[in-house]
Amino acid sequence: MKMQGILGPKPHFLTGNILDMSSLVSKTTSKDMKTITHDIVGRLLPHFLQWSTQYGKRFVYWNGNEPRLCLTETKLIKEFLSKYSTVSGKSWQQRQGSKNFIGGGVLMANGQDWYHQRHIVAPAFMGDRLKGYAENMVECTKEMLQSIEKALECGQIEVEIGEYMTKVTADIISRTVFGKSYEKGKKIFNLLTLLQSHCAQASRHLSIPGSRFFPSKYNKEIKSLKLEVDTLLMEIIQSRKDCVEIGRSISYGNDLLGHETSALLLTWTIMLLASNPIWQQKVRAEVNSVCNGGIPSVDQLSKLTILHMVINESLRLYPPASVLPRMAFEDIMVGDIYIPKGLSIWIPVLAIHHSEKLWGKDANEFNPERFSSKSFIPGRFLPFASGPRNCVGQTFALMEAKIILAMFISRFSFIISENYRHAPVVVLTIKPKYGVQVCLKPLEP
Ligand code: HEM
Repeated sequence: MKMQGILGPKPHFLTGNILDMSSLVSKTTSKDMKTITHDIVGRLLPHFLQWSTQYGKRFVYWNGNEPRLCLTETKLIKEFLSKYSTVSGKSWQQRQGSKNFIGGGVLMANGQDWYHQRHIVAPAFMGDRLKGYAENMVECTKEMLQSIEKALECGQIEVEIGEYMTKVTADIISRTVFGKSYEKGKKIFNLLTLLQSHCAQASRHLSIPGSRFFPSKYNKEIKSLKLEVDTLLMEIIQSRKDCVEIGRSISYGNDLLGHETSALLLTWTIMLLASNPIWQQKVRAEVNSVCNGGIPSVDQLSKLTILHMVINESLRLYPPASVLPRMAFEDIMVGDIYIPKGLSIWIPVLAIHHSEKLWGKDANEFNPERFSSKSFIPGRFLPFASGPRNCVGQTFALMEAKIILAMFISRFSFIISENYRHAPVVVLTIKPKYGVQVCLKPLEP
């Protein structure tokens, strides 16, 4: 890489640049942000800012013993993601760090195994099968709205909306995937959420060879939680033999991450609308005019264009997946860069979404209007990645977000609470550290 003029920070023995990154991130995230500003790259990816200033738009750093090339050029990103989906994929470190709660499903598979699984999973997210999920989405949203109404009737005026969004998206995915075994599905999600936080703690030491075999507190708890999840899953699979193949491929972990990213999209969007009353009103007016009574039919969803613009702007400012790492398994050429086998490409989605060069001077502001024009620069908007290995649940997630937000906004008006502390953090995905507190007022039906 040096011979190609690509430099980077000096790595340390075994840990590479991990300690530099974690000390920078713990400094920038130690305090809340003073106001609700969306200028969050310096907070969440301070190492990116420091190294790109020092070494330029292309640089190499070491994530433990894994070298990673940071790529921000949209043309090269597009080329890499569209051309090399079968000769690049998830590295050993990524697979190891998430295997306990993601399993060996399509999200972490590579090569032919990925190709095979993707073809099994994809039809579940297409055409009539996809449309068929709308009913579940509406039913689960109704229940969620009722439980908020109950809380308000009991005198509460403020709720932490993230909790409700996490629950409704878990309910939807449990009903969609597990059907009649939905209660067991919900139990699985609760266990997986616990597993995820344990794995995040344990994977901090992954760069140290052999660490996964230490009989640490986390490793022991991970083992017993995993056993519990596997037992529940086997019970469901046994009772639905026809789903064995799909069950194996989708793998429980993909659904967990899918529901978490969906919940975050909804939570951040409500935070943005709660602090931008004009856009909240615009969306409400659109929902009222398109869907009588506030429950959208599948055919009406494509007419909710203002809502779609708001969702896109939320995904741009707070993309749940803040970075995309992919390892090259063969020597490849991306544009003018020779990428040797074993090098990972690291795409800092968050930084690309906030780049003034790509989005203009108001890149850090909430302005859904920018999505009104269809002229898109490929590679600059990547909330669902792109190319053959993009998010297979994208249409599902957008349909779900539109249904939930349309029903929510026509039932309540809301403002951000004084108790909300703006403190985005990255724990695998971009989360509000203390949740999002909003004050709600029921609207006349
Ligand atoms: C707003 C919600 C969502 C966002 C922002 C999102 C984002 C992403 C991103 C960025 C990737 C690529 C990850 C990578 O390659 O490193 C991905 C992959 C994937 N997503 Fe989503 N996702 C969302 C919802 C969902 C849902 C609801 C499901 C399923 C129910 C889902 C299932 C998957 C699967 C299976 C993959 C792996 C695809 C493959 O490797 O071929 N996602 N998602």
